[in-house]
Amino acid sequence: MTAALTLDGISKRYGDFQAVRDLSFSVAKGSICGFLGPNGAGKTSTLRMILGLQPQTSGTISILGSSDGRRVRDRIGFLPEERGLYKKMTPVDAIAFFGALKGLPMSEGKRRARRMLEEQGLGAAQSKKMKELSKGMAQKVQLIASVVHGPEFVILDEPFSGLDPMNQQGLEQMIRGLAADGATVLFSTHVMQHAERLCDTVVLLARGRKAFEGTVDQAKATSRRFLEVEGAIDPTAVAALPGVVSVETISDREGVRALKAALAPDAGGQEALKAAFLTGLDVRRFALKEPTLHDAFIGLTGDNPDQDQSVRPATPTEAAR
Ligand SMILES: Nc1ncnc2c1ncn2[C@@H]1O[C@H](COP(=O)(O)OP(=O)(O)OP(=O)(O)O)[C@@H](O)[C@H]1O
Repeated sequence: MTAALTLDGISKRYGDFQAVRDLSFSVAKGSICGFLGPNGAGKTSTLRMILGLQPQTSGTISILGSSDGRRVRDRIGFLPEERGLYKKMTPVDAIAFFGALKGLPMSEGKRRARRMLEEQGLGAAQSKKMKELSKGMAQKVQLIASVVHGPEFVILDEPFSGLDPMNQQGLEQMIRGLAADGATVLFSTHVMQHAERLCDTVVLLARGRKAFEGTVDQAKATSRRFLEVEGAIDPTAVAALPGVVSVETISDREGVRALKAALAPDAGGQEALKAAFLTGLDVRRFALKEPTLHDAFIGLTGDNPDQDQSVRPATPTEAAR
């Protein structure tokens, strides 16, 4: 594989706090890579180091053949986590302005902006002001602004946050389109479902450390298939079923429980179902489930991707304690 990006032993300290630890991974040219982890895991810090917006404490980075992202900035597109385009500009002017910052002539930027807005179903919004657009529309405009110059490498920080499912789908299509046109895409998210649908590879990050790098299928293969069982059943009775290695109680309403039972790698679930009926368990629902990327993340890191891991600076009173 030809790598468009390689990180080797990257660490980042903010004062006494180690936000990123000995992080190494590669992204193949032309692929879509998901950089996944809870809020505060160290994703934005890493993306900023890749872009050369802040220095690493140690380690080396190679992006598009350069050890400094700033030297290849015109070949990179970046959608930051904090968004905002000039409210009084029209989308066409805003997109062309961002293109011009990367060396694209204004007239060409406007031409491309009109075409790309049309392609994204935003033709009618072209002459409105940015402040008149919905959040979903504005986010699409901002993504277009970050890629209008035709970058080889696109870095998107939490591009799906704050979008409704419809707009999330539209954004997924845009990202697929960028890769289909030959760009390499690296995007961060704490929502595993997007990565599951989009990515060639994923890098899982928890508390500043890499927990996994590989394909989505490889990540899922680290986790077990499981059974969802519901009824007036004791968890110990489910734990005794053939093939079941552990049981977790998801909910318990006066003894009617929803249980999640992890299966041994070679267990199919049918044996457990048969045994459940033969022993007369009160099974009201029984389903065999494949692990999701979310399950794999929890299995690999012991952390829930939905939980914030940010370490906030101590308030003066906390610090005095
Ligand atoms: N400039 C800074 N000074 C001190 N601590 C920082 C700084 N920037 C980030 N941190 C801390 O480093 C940790 C990682 O933050 P980072 O923003 O990289 O995580 P993240 O995974 O991108 O999360 P989020 O999606 O919430 O931004 C957090 O605990 C954060 O509070």
